Amino acid sequence: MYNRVDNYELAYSYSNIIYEDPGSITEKCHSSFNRIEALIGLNHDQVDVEIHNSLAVCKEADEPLFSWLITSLQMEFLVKNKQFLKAISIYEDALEQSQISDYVTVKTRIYHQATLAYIGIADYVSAEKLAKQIVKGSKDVLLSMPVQSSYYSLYQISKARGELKEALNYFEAYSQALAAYQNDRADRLLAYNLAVGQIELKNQRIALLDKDNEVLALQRDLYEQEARQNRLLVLILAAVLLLASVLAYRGMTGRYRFKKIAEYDQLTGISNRYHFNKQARLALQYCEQNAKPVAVILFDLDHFKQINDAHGHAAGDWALQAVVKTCRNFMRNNDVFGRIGGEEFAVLLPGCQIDKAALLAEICRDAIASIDCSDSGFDFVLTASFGVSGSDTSGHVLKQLLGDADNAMYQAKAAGRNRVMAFSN
Ligand SMILES: Nc1nc2c(ncn2[C@@H]2O[C@H](COP(=O)(O)OP(=O)(O)OP(=O)(O)O)[C@@H](O)[C@H]2O)c(=O)[nH]1
Repeated sequence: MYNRVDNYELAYSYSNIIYEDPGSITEKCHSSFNRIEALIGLNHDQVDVEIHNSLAVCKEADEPLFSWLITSLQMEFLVKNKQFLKAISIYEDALEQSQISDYVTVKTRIYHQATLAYIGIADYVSAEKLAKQIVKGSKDVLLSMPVQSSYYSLYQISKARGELKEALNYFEAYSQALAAYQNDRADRLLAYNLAVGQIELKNQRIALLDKDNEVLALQRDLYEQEARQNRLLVLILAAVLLLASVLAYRGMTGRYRFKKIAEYDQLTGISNRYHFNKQARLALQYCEQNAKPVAVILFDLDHFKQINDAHGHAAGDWALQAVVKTCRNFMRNNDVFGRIGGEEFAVLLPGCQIDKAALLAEICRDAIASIDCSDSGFDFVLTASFGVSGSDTSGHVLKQLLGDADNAMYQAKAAGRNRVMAFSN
């Protein structure tokens, strides 16, 4: 097709692809015809070698039609290069092959080139004979190149002989054949250009689709980037939230720890003097407002200094912890228990009369005296002296209640320790 519209470069490039990598030897032979035609069109300097190779290929493929077609191209190449005798020699060889009559197109092509070769050597008789055969045998193929070329050859021959009337007739026939040939060629060119235009349109559509795809890919990249950024943002927010929670937690636990240190005795875990006073005042206020009795127990370990001195400070600490642990067992939830001195403890009992408080003190005293101190690693006995006061005699004032309980405890110490004394007026 590309050869028909003189686009020899494209014709060569496509036919060469098949020629170099054919599916079969037959395919190689067929492609070689178009390839040679393109090479002649391109004035390639190795055409004769290529023709020789292609003829060998078609012979091997047993393709006589294509062998003859290539032979006609070989003649065309020779005539083009004014090697008329060589072209005539090929024609004469061809005549000897009876097979050639089977292929009208091939025969016309070969006769046509032979006509041109004869004109080239001014053998008008032979040229005329052949040209007339072409014209006669190709009445219905006015369009073909050999036909219009043959009419032109006949015109030239008649003119050279001075047969002007005949020359005019041939020229008219030539003009007619040429017009038909050119119309056909114009149709082919139009079809070709239409095809090229359609291909161009398709390519433009493909390019547009490619552009669309590019835009879509860009959009996708953008969405992905956005998604990545959102994920990052969520991660950062989560991290900030986590950090804030950790800081808040640490702040809370810090405050709680600080509060605990400030309000509780680190050794025994019960309220320190400051917190005991605060809690006790609140409880007293409640009891006074609700006309409820209240009692206070104050107790102090006996000869505690001796324990420290004899067994060391660690043994003394153990004893303090053991006493608190033991006494705690006998206290209610709303009793206020605190360590108000080194080895001195106080309990405020809301809603409790002094006699019941004295009873509880007795229970604690007995329990302290029963502590097995060997767990400390030393052998000693713990006792404590208790003083008890009540709101009936001391009122709902903490200072008074503690003072009166202290007096009673002093009496217990004075009376020989390890005992309970209740304050009375
Ligand atoms: N191991 C220890 N000892 C303490 C602590 N706080 C105070 N002490 C000791 O408690 C002892 C109190 O001694 P004293 O006031 O003489 O009283 P005591 O030896 O118990 O004698 P009486 O009260 O008269 O029976 C001192 O030796 C203090 O060092 C403490 O937290 N741990």
